[in-house]
Order: sequence, then structure tokens, then C-alpha cells
Amino acid sequence: MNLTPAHSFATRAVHAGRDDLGDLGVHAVPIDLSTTYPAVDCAGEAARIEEFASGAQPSGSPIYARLHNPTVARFESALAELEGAEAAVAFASGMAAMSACLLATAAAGKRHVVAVRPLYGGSDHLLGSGLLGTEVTWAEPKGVAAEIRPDTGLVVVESPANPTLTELDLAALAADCGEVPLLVDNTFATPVLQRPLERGASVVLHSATKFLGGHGDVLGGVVACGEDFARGLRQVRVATGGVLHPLAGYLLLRGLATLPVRVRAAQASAHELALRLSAHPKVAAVHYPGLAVDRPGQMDGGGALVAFEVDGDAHKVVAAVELITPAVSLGSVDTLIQHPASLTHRVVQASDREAGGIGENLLRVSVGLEDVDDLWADLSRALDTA
Ligand code: MET
Repeated sequence: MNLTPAHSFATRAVHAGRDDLGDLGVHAVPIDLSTTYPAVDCAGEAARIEEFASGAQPSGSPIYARLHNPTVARFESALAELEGAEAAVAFASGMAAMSACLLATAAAGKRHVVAVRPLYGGSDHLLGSGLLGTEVTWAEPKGVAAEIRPDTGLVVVESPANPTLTELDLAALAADCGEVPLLVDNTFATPVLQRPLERGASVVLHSATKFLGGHGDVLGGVVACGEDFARGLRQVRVATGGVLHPLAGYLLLRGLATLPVRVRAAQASAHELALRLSAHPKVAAVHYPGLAVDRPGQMDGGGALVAFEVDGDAHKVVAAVELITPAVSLGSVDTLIQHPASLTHRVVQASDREAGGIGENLLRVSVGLEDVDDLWADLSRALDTA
């Protein structure tokens, strides 16, 4: 069945990446676990291996699993469809995806990156450490344009931001970036709630480990972008080998089918929990985009994460939950709680954490699919005992 733009998002989420299954005579997506493929026509393969190395996607045999995998390619085409992108390139993790974006940009001669905090702690660390040979200038959202230089290759933002859930006006940022590509980490919103390319961004990054997979059992990353940028990413992927495993590709494609249902159900519970937290005496502040009065407004709802500041010892709240799982990560079917200053943002310098609103009292909850009253019973009891 061929999808058209007339099909709704939910329909495309179910059917994307599967248009040839009827012709193949199968119902579930085949998983190709081959690491190598027969290469009888050596001269022909020599030309094709050069194409793969340049970041192209020649048809025919993948030759070797580091160059191409058909199961992963299905996930890539489905995610590109949902983000409204020309292409998508998948990686072994979200950080491998971020690394490829930086390496591809630097390889094109642009080593300077402008970035807006907060970002996920791992992204902050990768940029701040200069580990990949890039140089970062941290900017306020309204100060991005002033920091762009001739050697700036990328502007990096995350909205809603990890872990404070700060929302950014992506259209205004994209305008300020001019010719420089704006990369938006869309992990928290997912294409269900926000499609940054429609707002003028050029590159969308996901930790696919989170909502796209949705069940806490698959690690991956993916970048949706134009074909030119995708070529650079594939070139890096072929050279460095940070490929997504085909079984992960299968699970991520399966996850996309239920993404709209999962995200909207979790969002409804997150909104309710944010309201109840706001009225709890042990809660000093709630950070939830759906409760903010003055929002840039591109996300459809408040999302499935809630951050809040405890009036007391945040560590004791984490230790007291029973139904909710104390763990990093997000976007799973079960609800997770974690202390960003200790875990997800530990690799950010303490002074930068504090300046970014990632204090000792801040907790982040990723709301899952449990009954909201059961979640509130657990969370409010943990707050009461802390
Ligand atoms: C090692 S910390 C990692 C995980 C994930 N990116 C999160 O924000 O929870």
C-alpha cells in the first residue's frame, strides 16, 4: 500500500516503511541479519563500494552490513516520512547520531558550533569537551545570530530541553540561523507533537532509545534531514561503523506504529500529574510546557515528561517510589524518575548545571502508560515521606 500526504499521521505511523510487504507476501517486517552478502561480480561491486563510501545508497546488494542494512533502511524511511524529511540515517545510539552530525559538519570544513543550553548532559559534554575537534559557543536563544561566524557549521538546540523542559521558538531560531543548519533534538516531543523541519529547522535528531522504541529494550539514534546532509552522515557511518543493529531497526519500526497512541496517552497523564504536583505542599516548582502561560507554542500539548523541584530532599523521593522505576532514560511504557544533577547531567560542570536550572532539588519524571491515579498515589506518598 502506497502512502500519500493525504493519509493522516496515525495511518502513516502504522504503514510507513512497509509498502512492499504485500508484494513480498509477508505481514511482519523481515529481519536481515546478514553481515556479508555474495559478491560475484567483483568489478561491479568495486564501483558500488565506492558509492557507499561516499554516502550514496546504490541499489542492489548491501555488500557488507556496515555499509547498508535493509531492515534498518525501513526504519529510516519511516522516520523520514513522519518527520517530513527527505532522508533519515540511523545510528547505534543517540550519541553516535550526534557525533556523526558533528563529524560530518567538521569534515565539511566548519568546526564551530553554536549551542543553546540546556541540552542532554551527554550532548553538553560532547560539545563542551571538544572531544571531536569541534569548538562550541554557548548562546541564549536570542543571542544565537550574534555568535554565528564564517566557520559555524551547526546550531544545536533541544526543545523541550532535557531536563528542564524549556521550550524554544524554533521558527524564530531557524530565521536567526540564516544559512547555518539548525539541528533540533526532538527526542522529548517526537514527531507526534512537533515536527521541527516544518518550523524551518534543517536537521532533527532523536535518541530512538526513548519514545520511538517505546519499551526500554532497544538502543538507537536517528537523524532526519535533507539528502545532502544525509550523505555526509552515511559517509561518517560507513567510515566509523556506528551502525544500528537490524534487530534494533526492526524494534524501532515496530515502535513507530504505536508512537502516536503511546505519546498522547502518556501526555494526558503527564498533564494531570503536573497539575497535581503543582498543588502538593512538598513541591516548590513544576516545569511542564503544558502549564506554561507564555509558550512559543509549536508543540501540540505539554509532552510526556514533567520536571519539578522538591521542597526537601529529592534523593529521598527517588528512594521512596515503588511503582515508578528510579532510572535514567525516558519514553518507555513504564514511568521512570531520576535526579538529573546526579545522573543525566552529572557530566556537565556543576556551575553550568546550576546556571541552567539543574539544581539539587530537581527531579525528572518520564510518564508511562500506567493508570494516572496509581502513579499519583505512588508519587504523592513518596513526596509525603521525603
Ligand atoms: C546516561 S544518562 C542517559 C540517558 C538519557 N539520554 C536520559 O536523558 O535519561
